[in-house]
Amino acid sequence: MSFTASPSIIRNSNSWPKNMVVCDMPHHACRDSSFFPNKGISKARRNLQNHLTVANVASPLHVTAPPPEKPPGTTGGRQHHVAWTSISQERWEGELLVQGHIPLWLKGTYLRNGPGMWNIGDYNFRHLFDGYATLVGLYFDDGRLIAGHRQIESEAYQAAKKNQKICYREFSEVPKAENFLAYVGELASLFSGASLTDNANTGVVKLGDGRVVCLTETQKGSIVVDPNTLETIGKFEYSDSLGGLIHSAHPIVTDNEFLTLIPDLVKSGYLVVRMEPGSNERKVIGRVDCRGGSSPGWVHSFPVTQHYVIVPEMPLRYCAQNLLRAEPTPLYKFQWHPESKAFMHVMCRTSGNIVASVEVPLFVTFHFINAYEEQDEDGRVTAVIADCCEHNSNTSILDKLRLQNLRSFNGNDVLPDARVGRFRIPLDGSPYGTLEAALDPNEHGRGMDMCSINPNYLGMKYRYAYACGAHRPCNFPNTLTKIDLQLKRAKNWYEDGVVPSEPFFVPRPGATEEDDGVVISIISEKNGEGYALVLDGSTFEEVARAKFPYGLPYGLHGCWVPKQ
Ligand SMILES: CC(=O)/C=C/C=C(C)/C=C/C1=C(C)CCCC1(C)C
Ligand SMILES: CC(/C=C/C=O)=C\C=C\C=O
Ligand SMILES: [Fe+2]
Repeated sequence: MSFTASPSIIRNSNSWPKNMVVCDMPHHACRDSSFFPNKGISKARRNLQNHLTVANVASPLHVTAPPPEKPPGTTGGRQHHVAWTSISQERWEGELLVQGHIPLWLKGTYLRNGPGMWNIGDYNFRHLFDGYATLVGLYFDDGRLIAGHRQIESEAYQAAKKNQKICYREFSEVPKAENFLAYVGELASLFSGASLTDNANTGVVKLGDGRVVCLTETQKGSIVVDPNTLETIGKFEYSDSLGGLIHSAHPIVTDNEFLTLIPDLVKSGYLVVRMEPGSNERKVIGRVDCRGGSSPGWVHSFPVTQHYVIVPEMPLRYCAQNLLRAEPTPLYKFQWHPESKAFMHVMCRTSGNIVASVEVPLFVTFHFINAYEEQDEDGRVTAVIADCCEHNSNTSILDKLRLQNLRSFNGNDVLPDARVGRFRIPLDGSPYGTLEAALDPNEHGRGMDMCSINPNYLGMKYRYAYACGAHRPCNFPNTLTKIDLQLKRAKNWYEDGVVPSEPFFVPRPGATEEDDGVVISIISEKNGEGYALVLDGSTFEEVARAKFPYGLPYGLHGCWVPKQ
C-alpha cells in the first residue's frame, strides 16, 4: 500500500491542501461520480510515493486541516452524535497528525466499510443497516498515517443519487411502488432479486488473490474496490450457477479460500460453498437441511474449526412475507420462532458430511467470534467449541439499531445485555449442545458485539478476543474490550461520549504471542469530531491516535491489506 496524499500536504502543513481531492459539497449535490476525475488522485499518489522514497522519513509529517463545513445532524432540533450523522462529502483523503507512536512494523492499509449515508435528499432512512456504504482507509507506513474515505458506487447508491429516491430494497427501506416499478420494471423483479439492493455496506475482505471486495447480505452486493484509491472497480460476479439471492455477510476468508453459506429459502437449508483464490466460481461442499421451521435461520456470520464448518440455525428466521412487505416489521425481514428451536450443525470441510447436528438453547447473534476443536488427553476430538456475541436470545437488539433510537440517547441505559456465548457441540452423537457465558458479562459491561481475533488463530484454540463492550448507561456499545477467555477477565478502554467501531486486531509479523500486535478502531466523538486509535494488543494501552479533520459516521467491519 502506498501513501496517497498530495505533495502540498507535506509542504504546506497548516492549511487545507489545495490539490487534495475533497468534496465538501453536500452529497446530494455530488450527483456524478465523474465529478472527481481519477487522474488527480493517482498523480497525488505518485508524487507522495516519490517524496517518501527520497526523504525516507521516520517521523511523521503533519497536516492539520480545517473540518469541512457541514451542518450538524439534528433530531427534533437537537444535534445528534456524529456516529449517526451522514457523511457530508463523497470522498476525502489526507495525512493525519499522529499523537504517540505508530509501530514502524505496521505497514499496510486498514479498510473499514459501513453504512455512512442515511439519507437521500430530505428523506431519512430508518435503520443503521440501511445506509449507503462508506469505505474508510487508514494507510500506515513509517509511523505515519494517511486517511481517506469514499462512497461505494453501488447501483443502488447511483440510482438513489440520480433519482433522489430509494430505488432498491434495502435492509428496512423499500422503494415506493411507483419508484421501483418505474426503475426496475415489473413486479417479477422482486422474485428474481432485481429489486434487491447491491449496497455493499457491511464488510470488506481481501481475497487470497489480492482482490478486495465489499460485501453485504445480498449476493449482488459484492463489489470490488481498489484498496489504494478506495475507488469502486465493479461488481464481483460469481461465475457458478448456484443461484440464491443472499449469503452470509461474513464469509471466512483466508489466503487459501473463501467459504460462505447460501441460505435456501425454498427448501429451508443452507449450501456450504468454497471458492479458490483467483476464481469467481463457488463449489458446493455440502448442504444442511434445517431441522426447525420452514425457513432457514438468519446467518449473518458463522464460524469454522480446522476440520469443520459450523452452520448455526438461529430461531430468528428469514420470513418470505416480511421480505415482500412495503413497511418494516419490528423484526424487519425476519421472524422469531422460539417453537422452531435452535440448532448447530457441524459439517466436515472435505467430505461435506454432517458429523453433528444438535439442539441448543435459543440464541440471537450477529457475530461468531471463533470456534475450535476440543480434544481429550489422547488427542481425540470430543466436541466443537463455538463462541459468539450473544444477545441473551433477545431480538430487541435489531430494533435498538434504528437510527431514531441511536440518535435520541438521553442518559438512560437502554442497551440490552449481551455476553460471549460459548456453544459446546458434542461429537459423540448426543442430541443436545450447551450455551453458556464464557465469562461474567459484567467484565465488559454486559455489552458485546463487533469482535475480532488474531487471524492466525482462526479455527484454533484461542485465548483473546477484542470487541465493543458497554460503559453504562448507554444505548450502544461504547467501549473497546479485550477479553481473556482463559482468565475470564476483560480489560476495557473508554472515553466519555465516544462511539468506537470494531476493534480490529493486526498481528505483528513474526509474533509468537497471540496478543502481540495492535488493535485499530475509529472513534466518533460526542463533540462531532473523531480519530483513528491504535492500542497495543497486549497491554491494551493506547499507543497512538490521529484526529480526522471531520467526524466520521459509525462503521461496521474491516480488513487488513499488508503493504506489498
Ligand atoms: C449492514 C448489515 O449488517 C446488514 C445488512 C443487511 C442487508 C442489507 C439485508 C438485506 C436483505 C434484503 C434487502 C432482502 C433479503 C433479506 C435481507 C438479506 C435481510
Ligand atoms: C453494531 C451491531 C450490534 C450492536 C449491538 O450491541 C451489529 C452489527 C451488525 C452488522 O454487522
Ligand atoms: Fe457483521
